Amino acid sequence: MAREAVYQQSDPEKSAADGGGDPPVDGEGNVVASNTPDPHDSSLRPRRMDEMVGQRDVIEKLKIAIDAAQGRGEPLGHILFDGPPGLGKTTFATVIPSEMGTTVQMANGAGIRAPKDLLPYLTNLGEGSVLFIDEIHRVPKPVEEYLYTAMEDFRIDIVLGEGVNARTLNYDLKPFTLIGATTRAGMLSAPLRDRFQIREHLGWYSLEDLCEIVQRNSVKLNLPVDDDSAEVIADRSRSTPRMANNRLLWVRDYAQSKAGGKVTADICEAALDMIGIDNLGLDKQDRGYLDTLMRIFAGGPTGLDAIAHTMNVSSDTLEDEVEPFLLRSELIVRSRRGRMATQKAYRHLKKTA
Ligand SMILES: Nc1ncnc2c1ncn2[C@@H]1O[C@H](COP(=O)(O)OP(=O)(O)OP(=O)(O)O)[C@@H](O)[C@H]1O
Ligand SMILES: [Mg+2]
Repeated sequence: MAREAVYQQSDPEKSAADGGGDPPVDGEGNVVASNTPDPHDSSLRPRRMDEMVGQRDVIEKLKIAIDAAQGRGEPLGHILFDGPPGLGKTTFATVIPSEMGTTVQMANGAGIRAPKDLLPYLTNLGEGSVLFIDEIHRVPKPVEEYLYTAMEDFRIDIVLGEGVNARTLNYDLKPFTLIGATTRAGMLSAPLRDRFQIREHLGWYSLEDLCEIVQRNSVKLNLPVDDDSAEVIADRSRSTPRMANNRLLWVRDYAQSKAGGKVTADICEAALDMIGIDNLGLDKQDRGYLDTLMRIFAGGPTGLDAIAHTMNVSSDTLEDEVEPFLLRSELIVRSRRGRMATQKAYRHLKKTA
């Protein structure tokens, strides 16, 4: 049976603040945790592949790859996960080493500013162990070049000195698996992308899968939740497990303080209404956007900047945080002439065009 993975995590922000210093290392040279993960997140995060819900095709392919690698006694091929936030990239990166019975070091692309920040991770690698680099698109080009030979030949070439005195030191690494995660696959350079043997895109979760996640997590939280309640939470979670977990945790607080700990569909609705989450999963800012577009700009088409100025928020916030879900929910459309509200948006806000 596979052992639990040993989690070794460094704090990317701290490393960055330190000028990208070395990750903290314990007496045996293992990179150790320097930040405390969110207790709720870690208690709800699946620890084994079988505990994961949805993403069945991805799980099936990974199981085959893990099985084959273990059969050959080789490390698993490098894996790249891409997809929007909260869909399970980090979760996959922690359950895979568990399944393989190996250790994992966690790094963040934002914390690796120079090759010297990457070296401790590479030299700490054990045979067949996993290096997880989150936000791998943020790794700068000079560091990326070290990854090429590390990934392909399990070797790094360090140049010492300068000019005519320069010498190259070849350092052999233990065969390992790199798992990369990114929300911006398009920002990865082709040479890096092509060095991942397995590439998986994580897509949105179905309502059924989200209900199952809510049900399973309610058991972990010791909070009985019936099917109708799970459906209300799933409905308002934007097809994203992380949101389903956050909504569930809020419902638990609300039920504890207002209903003696009992959860019903009505309690879930009241709890989520209270924090401004409606039945499509829109929050106050999303509805504010639609209201501005419909009321001030007669439903559009209008430019993003005009909406942003009127709402007094930055256009980046709207473009990155608000519009993707409104577009996905078919509440707005983007055309060359600007943003427009759809009939569905008018019906949802009970307004007439
Ligand atoms: N397939 C799944 N089954 C059950 N729970 C899941 C699944 N995927 C994700 N989760 C839950 O959602 C939470 C967020 O997932 P995770 O941290 O893996 O997302 P991510 O893709 O790494 O997001 P980010 O891009 O923001 O880093 C996890 O803590 C876990 O509890
Ligand atoms: Mg993550």
